[in-house]
Amino acid sequence: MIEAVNVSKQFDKIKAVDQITATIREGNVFGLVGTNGAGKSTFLRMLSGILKPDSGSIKIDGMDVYENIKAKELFFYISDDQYFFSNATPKDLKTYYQIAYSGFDGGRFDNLMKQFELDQHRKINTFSKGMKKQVSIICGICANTKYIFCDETFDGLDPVMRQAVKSIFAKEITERNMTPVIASHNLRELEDICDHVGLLHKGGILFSKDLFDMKLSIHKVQCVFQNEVDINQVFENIELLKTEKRGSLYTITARGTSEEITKRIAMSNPVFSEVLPLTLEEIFISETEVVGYDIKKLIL
Ligand SMILES: Nc1ncnc2c1ncn2[C@@H]1O[C@H](COP(=O)(O)OP(=O)(O)OP(=O)(O)O)[C@@H](O)[C@H]1O
Repeated sequence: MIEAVNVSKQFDKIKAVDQITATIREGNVFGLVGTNGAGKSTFLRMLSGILKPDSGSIKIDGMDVYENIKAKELFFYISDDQYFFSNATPKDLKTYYQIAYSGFDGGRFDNLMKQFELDQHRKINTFSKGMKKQVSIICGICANTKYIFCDETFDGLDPVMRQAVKSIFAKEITERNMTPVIASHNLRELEDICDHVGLLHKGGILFSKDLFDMKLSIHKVQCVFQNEVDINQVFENIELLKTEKRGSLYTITARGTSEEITKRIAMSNPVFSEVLPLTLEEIFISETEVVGYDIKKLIL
């Protein structure tokens, strides 16, 4: 488990990360979403022990991470800016990581390089941006670490490659409980892979929830009633996040399970009613509107 408690980091007058508290559980995929400059990379660099927090603590499996080799053996960090030793080939990287990570799987590395059609003997600085990302991802997978930290890792991959990488991640998560922390400025990118998403804004966490719980506990309802109704009475004891009425059709975003909402509407004998799940994007719009933010201006 990774535990960050009240972590802050400031660069001169800029508060890059401001009092972040987050728990990342094993086997979960933790997504960190936010605008440019929200503090995602700074947070990941502190998780990786590259930067020391000004205050607060970060513990990986109970160990402080900064300047702690034992803790650093537990994760692989794929940075947003790709850095490779000059003139290095993927084969050189393999040799390097085999020394750094005792569990590095050289055979798997060879197979994945073949599968991704990357030449192990070519200099990495002659690869395209997307190819460099692929090399880093393959190294990260083959390092066989418990955690993998990905900073905008899916950016720069074409859609086919993105899907291929996502399915490799899914396999690692099911087969060996790998725990990825993925930073992205694109919520849609995270929707089909993350279990938990934290929304970062100006260095702070605005919102952090399990997607499964979120999807179960918030719904969109469309309904029509024969006569005029008091909609607050119809949905008594159910929190309504948004209510719209066009003609006789109500479109409502409500907090509650599908069963709770359906039961409440049925009591008012609707002419028509339908309870639908929300997309992650819609959930984020509703939840951030409640706390006074227009997320469409932030990340969509
Ligand atoms: N080394 C540094 N020196 C000075 N300021 C920095 C440094 N690193 C980050 N910052 C500042 O901290 C803030 C957060 O930056 P960070 O790179 O963490 O954001 P981000 O959410 O990863 O953004 P992006 O999506 O653009 O990568 C920004 O205002 C940035 O200018």
